[in-house]
Amino acid sequence: MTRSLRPRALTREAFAPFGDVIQTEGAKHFQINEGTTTRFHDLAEIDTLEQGGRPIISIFRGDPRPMPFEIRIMERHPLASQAFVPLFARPYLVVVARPEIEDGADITAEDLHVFVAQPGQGVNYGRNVWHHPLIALDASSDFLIVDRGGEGDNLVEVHFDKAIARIEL
Ligand SMILES: NC(=O)N[C@@H](O)C(=O)O
Ligand code: NI
Repeated sequence: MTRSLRPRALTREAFAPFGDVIQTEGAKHFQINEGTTTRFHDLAEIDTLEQGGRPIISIFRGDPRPMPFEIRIMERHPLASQAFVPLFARPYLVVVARPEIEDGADITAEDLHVFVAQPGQGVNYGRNVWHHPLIALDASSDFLIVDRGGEGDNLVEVHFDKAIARIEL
């Protein structure tokens, strides 16, 4: 029987072992532009320079995923972090597992941490953090992505023979 998991709220503290939450709430901030703008400063650790890499900005347009959602794939980026900032006002799901897990094939439902991100919350996966590829909900959704460009193999994917968990809202 595939284990069912329910997402929990995304907070900086809960997500800290996996990376950063990109949000204004609780962020260091100060006024600029003659007081007309508030700068929420230095929100995430962008790590892209390994093996001559460089930071790049892209947009991912994610198709909505059917719910309940089965976890059959996990992946990670051994050379860099990867940030997702939603360009829309809808929740989306974030599924992660600790980077200390060497072989993705060993990941079980007990290793998964499932979060629901609210509008205004982005995430930045730290290097080597296991995560499920983008899980948009309800409608096609655009995300601004900050990750690594350059040579080298920056994607490790693991495909499970059968779903290791089932996410229910
Ligand atoms: N492969 C790719 O560019 N996308 C994934 O890394 C993802 O996390 O969605
Ligand atoms: Ni990724």
